[in-house]
Amino acid sequence: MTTGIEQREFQTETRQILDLMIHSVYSNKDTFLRELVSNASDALDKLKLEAYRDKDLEADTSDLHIELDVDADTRTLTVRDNGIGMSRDEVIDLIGTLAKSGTAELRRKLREAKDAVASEELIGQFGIGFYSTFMVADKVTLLTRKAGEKHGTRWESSGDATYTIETVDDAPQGTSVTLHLKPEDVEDHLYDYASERKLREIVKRYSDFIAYPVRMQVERPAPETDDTSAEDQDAEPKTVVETETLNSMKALWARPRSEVTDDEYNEFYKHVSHSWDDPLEVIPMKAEGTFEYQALLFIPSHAPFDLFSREHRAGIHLYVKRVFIKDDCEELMPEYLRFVKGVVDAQDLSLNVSREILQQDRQIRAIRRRLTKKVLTTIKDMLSSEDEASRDKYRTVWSQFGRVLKEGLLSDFDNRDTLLEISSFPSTHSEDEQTTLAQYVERMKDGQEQIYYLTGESRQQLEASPHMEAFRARGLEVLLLTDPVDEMWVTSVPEFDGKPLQSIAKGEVDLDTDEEKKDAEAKREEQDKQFADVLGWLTSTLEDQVKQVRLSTRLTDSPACIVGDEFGMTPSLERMYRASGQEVPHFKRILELNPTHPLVEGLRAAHAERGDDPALAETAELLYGTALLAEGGELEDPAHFAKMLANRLARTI
Ligand SMILES: Nc1ncnc2c1ncn2[C@@H]1O[C@H](COP(=O)(O)OP(=O)(O)OP(=O)(O)O)[C@@H](O)[C@H]1O
Repeated sequence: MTTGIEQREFQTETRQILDLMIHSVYSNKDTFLRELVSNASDALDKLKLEAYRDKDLEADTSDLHIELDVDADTRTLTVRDNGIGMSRDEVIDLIGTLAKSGTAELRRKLREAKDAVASEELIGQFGIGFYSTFMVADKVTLLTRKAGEKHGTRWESSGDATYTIETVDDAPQGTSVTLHLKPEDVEDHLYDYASERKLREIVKRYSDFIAYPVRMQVERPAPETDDTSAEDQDAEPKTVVETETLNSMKALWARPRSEVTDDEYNEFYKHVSHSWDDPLEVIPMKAEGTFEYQALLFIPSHAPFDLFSREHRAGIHLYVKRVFIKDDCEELMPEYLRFVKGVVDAQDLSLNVSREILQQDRQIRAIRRRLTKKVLTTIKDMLSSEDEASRDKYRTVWSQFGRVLKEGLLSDFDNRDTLLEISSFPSTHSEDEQTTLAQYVERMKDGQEQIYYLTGESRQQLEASPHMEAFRARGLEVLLLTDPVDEMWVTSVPEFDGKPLQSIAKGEVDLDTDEEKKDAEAKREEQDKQFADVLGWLTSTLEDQVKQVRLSTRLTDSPACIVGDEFGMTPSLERMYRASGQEVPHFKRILELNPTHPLVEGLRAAHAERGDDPALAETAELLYGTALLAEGGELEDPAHFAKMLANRLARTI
């Protein structure tokens, strides 16, 4: 059966990416073959597993392999596998659509990228897979038949706006991708991909570890025979065609580190992670004893675009005794290490593990614990290294993955101490360099018992906050926590190195030394008496907004600020909960006044003189509103506030 050829359009985003590939920002065009071989290898893994699980599946798995086929006359290169294949719908979904999350983001960044190198880096982070064929081919034909299905699918495109698709009945099981090669152009790094030598070199470089043979028909001089008649001597030297396997097929994780080159690790990383750039760190592991396994983990150099999207998938592939079992194995790595890529090859698991078994298996849990610890100590070693290059690596890890790692402070109690040790935060100590908690503690002033922090939306907003005033005046360092996740973990981590973490926007602040306290106490008592009336009146006037109005010790310049209860929620945490659809009650906070500020002193005097003047209630509201604005908060009724303020200003002119 062959249905008519249907022409379809690529979706806009796919078209733009294709356009990019064709006008090729990426100089290393050889990598198209790595992508095709990698896809073929995945397809063979899938078929092997499927055939093992479904004994009725009609598929021959006796000689799983990948084949490169060159036709020098038509200048085509075909990469063929006898793997799982794709159904017609899968071809449309997987090949006709660039369904990756982050595509729009990638396009935006590409538009902003200043030069080819910057674009190349972006493409490198994103990975384009199948589409990279259009770097070297002006037409690509894909013929595929899914294992167990009768009909195949033929897909073809020249990389412009459209592709064609038809159902065919003579496709062998598996997938073949035929590239109609562009003419060679060495200046543009476009080599002769119909050349046997070139193909052998690329496979060796990028795909040596692939677990299935990558075969190619090669021509060799025929072995000499005795039959050397005069006629034969004038003829062309005889050649024979032989099948050669181009790759060694050695599992990289099973080889000792000393025997593997950096390049081999890098290429393997690109295969398992579908990345185009090199990893930041390679972590080989081997465990013997009760639970035997080998693992090869990688920390990437860049956070993927979809790290915070729901669609982001775990990056660990599970093998059992060299047999591929499953990719994206989330049971092997905690969610906060979802950026780590690699493979785990366990010795004693059943090949037939189901999801339920994986979740409950003692061995999987033990492996996960060991992998987690190993990744964290690797990061810790980078941080504490004497070597500047290693510390730079730590900075990269933290800048790319710090936000995710901090999620672990909430979920991984066992490793919380290590996580706290490897965390860095912006602080008032330096504009450019972040600080670890250990460095903070080392700089703590004599008599300082707590680690001070303030949470909010931006550094600028936090630095301008009135809560900072007394701390700045006394030269006390404050951590400036601006990631949304910071709001969450600070409430569940009580201390570091015996020093409690204390929000400077919560509870009472007592920064005085014993000496200062004596003076302050007397003064304070006096002020409390003086302000008692006005504070009582303000508390009832503003009862809808705050639960108390009191005098402050944390203000030097501003008239007022709003502080939370020791255990209350901050307004931004409240907002975060509401944004995620959760019902949370509104927590009233406390308004603190600076008794030395002229506005506060004036209000006290005015209230003593004419307590029933309605203008005073308006002043109270304005005072509360400005305190809210100063900390970067949102007014409940901005229009009403603006009107009150405008009326006041009008009277001062
Ligand atoms: N030879 C093949 N056999 C079976 N399915 C394939 C084959 N090649 C590609 N596919 C399917 O098409 C999908 C898309 O392939 P593509 O190379 O564009 O992206 P990818 O491999 O998923 O990721 P990346 O772009 O990061 O390499 C694959 O995930 C796979 O499901």
